[in-house]
Amino acid sequence: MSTTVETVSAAARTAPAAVIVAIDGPSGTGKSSTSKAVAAQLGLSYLDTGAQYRAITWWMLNNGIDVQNPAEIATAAAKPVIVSGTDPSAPTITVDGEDASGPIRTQEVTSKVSAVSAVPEVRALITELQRSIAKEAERGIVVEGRDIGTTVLPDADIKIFLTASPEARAARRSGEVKGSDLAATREALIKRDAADSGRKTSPLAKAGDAVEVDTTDLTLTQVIECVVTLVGEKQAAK
Ligand SMILES: Nc1ncnc2c1ncn2[C@@H]1O[C@H](COP(=O)(O)OP(=O)(O)OP(=O)(O)O)[C@@H](O)[C@H]1O
Ligand SMILES: Nc1ccn([C@H]2C[C@H](O)[C@@H](COP(=O)(O)O)O2)c(=O)n1
Repeated sequence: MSTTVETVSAAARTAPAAVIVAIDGPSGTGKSSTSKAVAAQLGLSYLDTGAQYRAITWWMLNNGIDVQNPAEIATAAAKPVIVSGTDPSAPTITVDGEDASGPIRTQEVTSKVSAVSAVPEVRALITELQRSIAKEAERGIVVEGRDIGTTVLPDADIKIFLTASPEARAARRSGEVKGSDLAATREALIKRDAADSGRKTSPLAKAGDAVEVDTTDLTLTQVIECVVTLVGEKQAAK
């Protein structure tokens, strides 16, 4: 009995304390790429909250819900079962047991997700889901989105707000799709940011205690190193 207690106490002394990292910012600033890499390097879980809002949007579109009608969206919001896998090397998302990782990235979902995610009933349900996932992450978690530092996890150990110029973000996004129109991509990003920043319920915003990192002239490797260093400093101080 005493051996077990001593072993547990020793493990508690040597294991780093669980750390909660919130990474927010507009579209294309590098949140997903950075969060996944930071989580993998530090042995933490990873949650892409944008994927959850995309998943519920995809379900609404598949189930004949008028996504311009907030009341219809609110009534249906609790119906889909969304499950997120939090391994940073292989994140997953399912809706009612079906793999949704591909379909949630279509242009149709991208153009409708801001309207669906602005509905307060949707945000309440998804926020609750996000908090429960973060609570279950034994070693800690990197959670990325738009309102993580302000609303979902206001007590996160460290909050990062990534930014980049619209030109840099559009160039990054265009680089992913062969033959895409840079100007149209830039306009679409700006439009989505405006909708996400302008909604009433937990808009895209920098938390007062977040560290802002402008990634315009940084490589992805430099951004990852910067965030790993910031998290390491917090862990050491815990
Ligand atoms: N610092 C950087 N320099 C160059 N390219 C980058 C940088 N950061 C990310 N990228 C690239 O930009 C693209 C968008 O990055 P990512 O998906 O991580 O952004 P995001 O902020 O999560 O966007 P969204 O909110 O739209 O999902 C990816 O192709 C990624 O490889
Ligand atoms: N915490 C979050 C995360 C995402 N959203 C909404 C707004 C975004 O335009 C959309 C898709 O996110 P992405 O996959 O581009 O990161 O989801 C939000 O409202 N709150």
